[in-house]
Amino acid sequence: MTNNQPAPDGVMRLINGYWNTGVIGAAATHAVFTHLDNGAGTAAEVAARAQISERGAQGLLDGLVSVELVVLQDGRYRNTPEAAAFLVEGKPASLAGFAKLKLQHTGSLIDLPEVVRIGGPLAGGETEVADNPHWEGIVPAIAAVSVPAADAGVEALGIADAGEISILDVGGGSGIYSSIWLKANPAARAVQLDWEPINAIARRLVAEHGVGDRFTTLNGDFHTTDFGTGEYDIAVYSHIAHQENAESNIEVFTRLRKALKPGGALVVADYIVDDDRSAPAFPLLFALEMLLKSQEGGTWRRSDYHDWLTKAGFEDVSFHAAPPATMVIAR
Ligand SMILES: C[S@@+](CC[C@H](N)C(=O)[O-])C[C@H]1O[C@@H](n2cnc3c(N)ncnc32)[C@H](O)[C@@H]1O
Repeated sequence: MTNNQPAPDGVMRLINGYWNTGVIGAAATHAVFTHLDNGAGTAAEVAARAQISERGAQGLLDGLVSVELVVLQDGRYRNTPEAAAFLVEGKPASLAGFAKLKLQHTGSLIDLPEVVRIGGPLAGGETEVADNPHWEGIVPAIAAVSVPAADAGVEALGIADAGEISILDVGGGSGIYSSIWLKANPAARAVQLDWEPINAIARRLVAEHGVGDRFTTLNGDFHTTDFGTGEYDIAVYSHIAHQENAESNIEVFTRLRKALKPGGALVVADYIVDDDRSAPAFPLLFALEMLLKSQEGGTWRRSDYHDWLTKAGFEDVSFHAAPPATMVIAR
């Protein structure tokens, strides 16, 4: 082999990428990051606290060192700053639940070659079913993924100083936007439209943030529920547009514009790709998740959002980074 020939290491690492999901999901399932955060530092100590085998604990710790989420120093293991910030349980931005959820999803990848061939989900694999129980597991686990966008919204919309505003969150899921925004502004009120079992979860989670008295819910399908006219200062449509097609997004944006007071803002957060579909990395991969799970969903381009929001009557459309998502504010 000459020096100009590529080495197989990178491709090998990618082919074995499912082990990243495996080791992180298994470690999160046994709260390994939390035990390390609380002072466990050896395989024996992690095994005792997590009530797992010492051989298993050693395997997880080796794997976590390999994926660079744990470091070994002077014979003791500890979380990297990244793992401490995002994988320890109980922190608002903790992705531990998301890691467990993603491990459960790996089995469905076996269908991907056939899904790609036929251009959509296998029978029964789609999520566009009214009141799909699929959401009950997903919604609490993905709440942390929306924290950066909700935090960015506080700043971008000046929520803390906005006074007695009213907020509508369509498909609000865990109610994470309401939790963060009602905390930031004690005079604000929020309404969430979602399926009844999801709203029950949201009411519990929002109450845990101490702002449940200003949070109400509407049960129903957002395709058919009237959003009202001129009622809200802010409307939110977060991680929904990727499950809908162009016509549906334009139709919902049009009704949301009507529901806003003059000067009100629509916030759309989603995995958005560049116009030439060359980046960013995660939204490009997420398009395959939509192929696997939805009939017509996808990751849409910035220009799609701009076009749809303009067709819906919005005049000022701006894009804001909220990794791993992008937040669009339309007025
Ligand atoms: C991916 S989650 C997003 C949750 C939340 N907006 C966030 O960003 O964290 C999608 C949410 O939309 C809700 N949903 C999906 N289709 C719906 C529909 N047709 N009517 C009402 N809610 C719907 C689901 O129940 C779920 O709570």
